[in-house]
Amino acid sequence: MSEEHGFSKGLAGVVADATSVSQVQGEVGRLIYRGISIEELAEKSTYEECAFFSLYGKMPNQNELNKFTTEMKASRVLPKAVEAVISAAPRSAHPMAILQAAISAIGFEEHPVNLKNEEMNIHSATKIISQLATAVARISRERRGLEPVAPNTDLSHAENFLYMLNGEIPNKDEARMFDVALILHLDHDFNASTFAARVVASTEAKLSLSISAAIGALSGPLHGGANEKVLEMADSIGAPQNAKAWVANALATKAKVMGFGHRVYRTMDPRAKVLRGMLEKLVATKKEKDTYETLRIVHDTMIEELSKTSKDYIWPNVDFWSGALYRLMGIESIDFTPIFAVSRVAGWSSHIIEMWRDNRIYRPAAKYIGPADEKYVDIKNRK
Ligand SMILES: CC(=O)SCCNC(=O)CCNC(=O)[C@H](O)C(C)(C)COP(=O)(O)OP(=O)(O)OC[C@H]1O[C@@H](n2cnc3c(N)ncnc32)[C@H](O)[C@@H]1OP(=O)(O)O
Ligand SMILES: O=C([O-])CC(=O)C(=O)O
Repeated sequence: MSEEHGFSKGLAGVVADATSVSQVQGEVGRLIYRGISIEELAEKSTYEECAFFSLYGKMPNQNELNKFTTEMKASRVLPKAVEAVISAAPRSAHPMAILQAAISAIGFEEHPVNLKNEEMNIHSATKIISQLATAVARISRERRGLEPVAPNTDLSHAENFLYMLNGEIPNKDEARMFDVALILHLDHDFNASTFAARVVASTEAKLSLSISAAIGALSGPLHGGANEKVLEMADSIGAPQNAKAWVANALATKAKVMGFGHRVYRTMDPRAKVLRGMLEKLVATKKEKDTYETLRIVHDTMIEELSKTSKDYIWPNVDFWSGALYRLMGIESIDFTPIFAVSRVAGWSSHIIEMWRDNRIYRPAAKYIGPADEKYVDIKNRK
């Protein structure tokens, strides 16, 4: 259909704009944020430093980082209207739906967009990055029938998020792993949620409303929602000894295996490697090993079986291991995709700010394939 009509379904391979925020090198399995590999950032950096780097386009010096961190900390408390939106949501609602509403509610008081005032837009973004984490923790606690935990300004972004989620100051090792997971999810060039954010922001809509659109896009199981689905899959497999047969059946019935496949990567997603490394370290310290073992067998069997077919380009993506890591930190699977948003909000914001320097509304063309000259038939004469 798409080839015959001369367009690219799903915009595959279409270059929609230029960016210097990040680059996905799909053939070699490499991801860079403004030129630096994610492996190096995961080893040496922090989420706050990467968020600054992404927003401002330069690595902060110590003074700049202190200022940015102070601003993030000072912004953590949610506006009352956002708290009210969260509290009004039914407990049965998916947290991504609540989060989308909550971030839209930040727009109640957000100043109108001024494309020329980049400094002001970066401050708005910093506030949203900070508040989105508070919103995710609060949504989770309200769902679990727990009192919200007020932010703690002695803690880093990652530590404070885990503290607001669990009500306990996290241990240093787990907090660092979580910080690295946030770094790894921060940006990924023109993925679907970033593209959604860009489309909305290209109309000069407010930052909060553009980010709200991105949250909607991220929620889907083909995108960020896959991390929750991977754990559903592991749970439905039941035990490691069932995993091999489960994969054989999935491949035979052409079922989609969540956490596998990617539009751009033609080899292992580099983030999956780093996440797996951290997960293995954490598993070694825990009694519960079944989820990891089940996923390990799914992973190895998929790669082995696909390598014998023409679909040898299907590899694990970032969503394959992240949930197993979060589960071992005591986090419920329904909160995994909101946690993806806790990180990616810095990428969404950076793309919008970069795009606004030279904005043009996104408005692609459509290939019309309907009839050209139909006549209106009165309702009583219709079959
Ligand atoms: C953060 C992220 O968004 S990472 C991606 C998270 N999403 C997932 O893990 C969900 C599972 N994966 C998928 O659905 C897809 O691989 C996507 C959405 C990520 C990419 O989609 P596309 O680039 O459109 O790939 P497309 O769907 O064309 O796949 C090509 C072929 O590989 C198959 N394929 C792709 N992914 C998988 C998978 N996970 N399991 C089994 N087969 C797969 C497709 O069925 C298709 O086969 P066909 O040619 O016989 O129809
Ligand atoms: O790039 C994509 O299509 C999806 C992805 O991995 C991401 O957004 O992190």
